[in-house]
Amino acid sequence: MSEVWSAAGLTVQVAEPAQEVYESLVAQDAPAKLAAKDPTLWGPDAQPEAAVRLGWVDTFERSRALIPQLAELRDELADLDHVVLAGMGGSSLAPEVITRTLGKALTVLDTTDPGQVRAALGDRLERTVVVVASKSGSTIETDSHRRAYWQAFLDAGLTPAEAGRHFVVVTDPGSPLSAVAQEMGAFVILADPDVGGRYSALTAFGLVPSALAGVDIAELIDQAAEFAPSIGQAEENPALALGAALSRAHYAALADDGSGLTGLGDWAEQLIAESTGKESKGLLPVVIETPTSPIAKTDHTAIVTMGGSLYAKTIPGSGVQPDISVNGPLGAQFLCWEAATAFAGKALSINPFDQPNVTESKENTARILESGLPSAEPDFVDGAVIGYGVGGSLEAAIRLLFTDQGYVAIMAYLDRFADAEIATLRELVATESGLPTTFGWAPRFLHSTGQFHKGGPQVGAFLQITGTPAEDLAVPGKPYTFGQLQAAQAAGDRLALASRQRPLLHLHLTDRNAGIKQLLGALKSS
Ligand SMILES: O=P(O)(O)OC[C@H]1O[C@H](O)[C@H](O)[C@@H](O)[C@@H]1O
Repeated sequence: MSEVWSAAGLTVQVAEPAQEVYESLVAQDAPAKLAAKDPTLWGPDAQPEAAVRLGWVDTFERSRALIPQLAELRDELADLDHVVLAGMGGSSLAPEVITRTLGKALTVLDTTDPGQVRAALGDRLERTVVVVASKSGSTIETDSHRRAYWQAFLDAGLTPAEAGRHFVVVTDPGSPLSAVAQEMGAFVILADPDVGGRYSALTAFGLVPSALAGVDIAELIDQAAEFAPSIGQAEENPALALGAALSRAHYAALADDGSGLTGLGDWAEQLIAESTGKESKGLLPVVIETPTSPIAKTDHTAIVTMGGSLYAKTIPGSGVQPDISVNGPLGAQFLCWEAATAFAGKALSINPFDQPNVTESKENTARILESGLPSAEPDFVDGAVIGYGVGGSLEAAIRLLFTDQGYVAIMAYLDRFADAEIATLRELVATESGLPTTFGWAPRFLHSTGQFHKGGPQVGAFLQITGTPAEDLAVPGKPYTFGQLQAAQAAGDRLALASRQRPLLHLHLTDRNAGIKQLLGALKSS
């Protein structure tokens, strides 16, 4: 018998409710403590971080001040109607879902692929405003994008003063980026420092790029404000029911139910994977396009639909029976998932506000950029595919991924648009292995499931795909190119994963088109 929890037009339905977890969280006063932003809720180890990370509980109220400011900025920049957002993870995933859901155009740049960056730089430059968004102000990808755009504007004949007008910087007060932004003459909007990246949907990080793209942000804020009182309640608390149910799952297939909240799964993926995937615990989100995808049919996977039209275990005739459904307006969805994740963190006894293993790959990357790529002998060369660390042939290498338990993660350091076909590999791998299978474009996934891979339960099998770019691109003012940065990120993450002794297959495509076809062909015939 499923149960339903509703507040402010948002409904959570759970087919098999986690009643005992819900009751235990209520007994520990978790809803009231969360609503009161009490940092002791997650225990003494988490307390120092929680003390500066709970602003999201009511940040949307402070965000109202942005409404007139952003309307003014939009008028001032009316001639710049191509909005590019340079930001990683929590600094870009929310605006991506907001603008896609509300039908506004936003170019999100969260890649180091030279071809993809080059294509963005070549698109309507004279009409482009670049939102450079970084909480820490030190993220290497975002800094590289800022440099590339700055140089592109100068190369197009703009003076530095003219170029500065094409940048809007969103960052925390006092970050290195805030100082650089002053020098550039960019518009600077300081964000709420008491909110972590993945909880920042309703702060300046989510709202500035969305408003510049034409979204009515007041509506989102109202939706969150209306939902907010429910997170502190012991009864009729949708976020608590969702958090309790999530804390019991090992894998959650997050499916867009087709009702129009496009991309919410990618946003929730980062929130859940980075917040729970640590200390060998956590829940791996597997983002799928539709609830009927074969990828959702693997064992131990809870099917979670998000949107507004599907209800758990009650869909006549569609063949889809979600275990959990979350239906409601986007502003309320953001707050509900954030609170649910914080409750799940409590139930799992982890700190939902840190990401202890993300830095590992980043530090490896920084070292490799200084000292060069570690040399490795290929195990095989087969047409356009070079295989490393995997034995005799492409077919044998692929079989390595089919373990008898756990999950498979495919990580593509390629161009999300030009090399899009590689994503079809996931369905083949999931069908062949019967395992929950994720697909992540790099470096985007490093800021999301990347934490889970290294910090969560060590049961993953990893397929890393890299490819020689057709043409590289310099990172202005740095001794490396985008291609070298991309390769260093791949190598850095490989080192971090290899130390976990899990199956790790690295395939490098010397010709991307030919290599993708070959790889798909090998899987189809395996
Ligand atoms: O906003 P930034 O400081 O640039 O951070 C962007 C991303 O970087 C890191 O990878 C964190 O793990 C993410 O949680 C964060 O969203």
